[in-house]
Amino acid sequence: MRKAEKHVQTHMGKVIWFTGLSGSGKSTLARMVKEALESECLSVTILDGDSLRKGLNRDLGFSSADRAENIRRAAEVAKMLCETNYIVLAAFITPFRSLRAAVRGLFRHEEYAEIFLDCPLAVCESRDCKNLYSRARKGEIPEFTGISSPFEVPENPDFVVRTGQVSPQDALRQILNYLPIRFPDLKRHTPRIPVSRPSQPKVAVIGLDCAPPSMVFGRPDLPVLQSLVKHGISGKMRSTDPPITVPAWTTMTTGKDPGELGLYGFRNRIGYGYDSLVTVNGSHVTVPRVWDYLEEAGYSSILVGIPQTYPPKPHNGITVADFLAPDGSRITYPDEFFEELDRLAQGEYMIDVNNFRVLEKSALLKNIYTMVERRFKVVEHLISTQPWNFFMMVEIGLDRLHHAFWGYCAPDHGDYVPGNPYETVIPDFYRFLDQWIARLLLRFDDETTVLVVSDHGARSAVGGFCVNEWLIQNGFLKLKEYPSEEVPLTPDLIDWSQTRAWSEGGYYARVFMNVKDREPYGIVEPHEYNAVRNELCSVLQCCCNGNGMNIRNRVLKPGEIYRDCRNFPPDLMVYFDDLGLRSIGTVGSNTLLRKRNISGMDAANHDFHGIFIRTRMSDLRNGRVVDETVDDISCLDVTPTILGELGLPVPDGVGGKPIAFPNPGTSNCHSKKIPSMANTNFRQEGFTSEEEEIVKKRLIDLGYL
Ligand SMILES: Nc1ncnc2c1ncn2[C@@H]1O[C@H](COP(=O)(O)OS(=O)(=O)O)[C@@H](OP(=O)(O)O)[C@H]1O
Ligand SMILES: Nc1ncnc2c1ncn2[C@@H]1O[C@H](COP(=O)(O)OP(=O)(O)O)[C@@H](O)[C@H]1O
Repeated sequence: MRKAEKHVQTHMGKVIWFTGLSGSGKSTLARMVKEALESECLSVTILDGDSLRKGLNRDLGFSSADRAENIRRAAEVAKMLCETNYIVLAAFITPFRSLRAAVRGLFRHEEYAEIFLDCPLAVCESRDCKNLYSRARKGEIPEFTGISSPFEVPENPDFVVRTGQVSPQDALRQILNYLPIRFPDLKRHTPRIPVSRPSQPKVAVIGLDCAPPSMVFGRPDLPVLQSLVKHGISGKMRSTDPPITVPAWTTMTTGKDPGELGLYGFRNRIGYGYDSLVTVNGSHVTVPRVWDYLEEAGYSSILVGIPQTYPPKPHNGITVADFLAPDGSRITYPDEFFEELDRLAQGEYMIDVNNFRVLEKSALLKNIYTMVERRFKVVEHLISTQPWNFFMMVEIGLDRLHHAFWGYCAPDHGDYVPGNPYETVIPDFYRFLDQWIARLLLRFDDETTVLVVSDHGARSAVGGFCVNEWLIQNGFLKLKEYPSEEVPLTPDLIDWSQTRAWSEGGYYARVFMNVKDREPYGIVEPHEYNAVRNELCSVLQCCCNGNGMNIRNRVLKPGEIYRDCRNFPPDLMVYFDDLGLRSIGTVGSNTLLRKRNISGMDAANHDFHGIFIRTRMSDLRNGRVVDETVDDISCLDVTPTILGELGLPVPDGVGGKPIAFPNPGTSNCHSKKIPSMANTNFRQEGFTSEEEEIVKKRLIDLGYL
């Protein structure tokens, strides 16, 4: 038995390859990691470019060929040491992708990790520990990496540490937290650095997608949420225009309105073509998120299920991305954490409920519970075992539940039948969430401020208004041929030479005008644009529903409600019956008012207000009653509130205000630099066309489109 155990344990060889500019911290961190692992009795050795070049590789210089030979020899030595069970910490600039690929190719996946020490050249140069950069600038050292020889940024490192932004101790902590995730057999051997200094403030945001104030406030059967209200400040929170998931959560996590973000819906126009709507993902958010500001200040984050975090980006912490990811995609950062998800969830981790419209109701309900429970289990594990200053989760299950079951539970809905078997599923589900929130609170220390927020509310929807039918009837939209059955409006159906406007459906309408020199076959002359738009606006505000009655609608011009209008805003946005009616984009039904559309319609529409609760754990634990209601909270206020609670200033350009009453002055403001767009390194990489179809189908299924 002892022998067998010994055999299993002896297979510990690993190669951890640090790549980065001279001065990025390779040698420093290799030394620190070595010391930490040796304290756990592991055999660790360092191979460092600087020292190998004094011995084994002293015949080599810095031409591309010499660097390749240098790395080849180093990697072969690393391999031999790895085979004899050493943990090898290799510190080489390794400036070319081809070199890194060759090294990786020598090892098995389970024994090799490449760690990129991402440090801006300017920072390395300012450190200039060995006085090499200044000499290289003077031309005294030829082919110097970063100055006169390239450093190709690693495209797929296993892990990234921003060593220009964090201290060596924090960088070490990140690496020691990462190693057991990447190499599970190191788990028992990796020392833990204390998670955070005891005096460090923390913020935990629990996001409940679609929770309306009426379902949360004043409900004695939700004791945990009520105690957060009693010991904190709260109020209804105005959502974004439009009040839907994508812009609302992104506004909350950036302090920018949808116009400034250039994100107007789940599917966003990326040009003025007729078929230019793409499903947005995290790469379309091109401004810093609140955790980017926090990372700049040295804080770490755990992010779970937050809309627009797919594809997950490297950061100081852990991400489990949101439901807007193609099925089966790897949704975590670090990538290896994906392997852990199902185990921690105690079942398959679900980003969303599939077959929303197809599943029989009790099966759907069961799926929603399973999904939410699994997510909370992962969250519970992460917040208890990982370091964090900022934790945020968004639970989408509540939104799904509302859309599927609202008509069974809301007495004001036309479909409601008293005593039906699903009558209490929504309030029951809030009690289930309340209990989970209690479990999370147990894990927060007294330095933590808890926010419970929702992106929008929910209300009964009695049906939908066929916006494109209305545009046809009122002479704005002309089809080549009127379809014989109800079909989605696609560009090929439209006679563009006689069309002035068309619309997208969903929870609200986005109306686009066909403008000359803007759209491919535009006919509205630019000088007529305002007149036509005003005409459309005024007739849409109060339009006949086809049954001889007028409905009052809210019609918005993007330029009047946003601080900026980036990218391609719709020309108008319309809330039919102030969101009492959804917007149906299909054509062919020959009616204006519909109870159902072709995807079968849900009984709930979104509403303008979600919830905001902010409670300090110390107040909750000490029983200090705060119980303040604030009236004018908006989604924009969430980012400033988080920054304020963590003692950071609100960067220029971030809207909203910290919701901090009654202790606005208690936070300890450091003066921290705000990250520029340059170092957030955003690349827009939307979904592939295949992924786009998968995600689009899911959105149609869920009623967003
Ligand atoms: N021309 C030029 N370019 C880059 N680096 C130079 C050069 N000349 C000398 N040095 C010193 O050599 C160290 C880098 O050696 P490496 O073996 O890591 O380089 S490489 O991976 O082969 O590119 C590097 O050490 P680190 O600062 O630890 O990276 C420098 O101190
Ligand atoms: N987060 C960090 N990680 C590693 N080193 C850092 C960090 N922040 C500052 N430093 C400093 O940067 C320098 C890095 O030098 P060194 O480890 O020799 O880099 P390299 O081996 O990449 O040339 C050291 O003086 C170290 O104290």
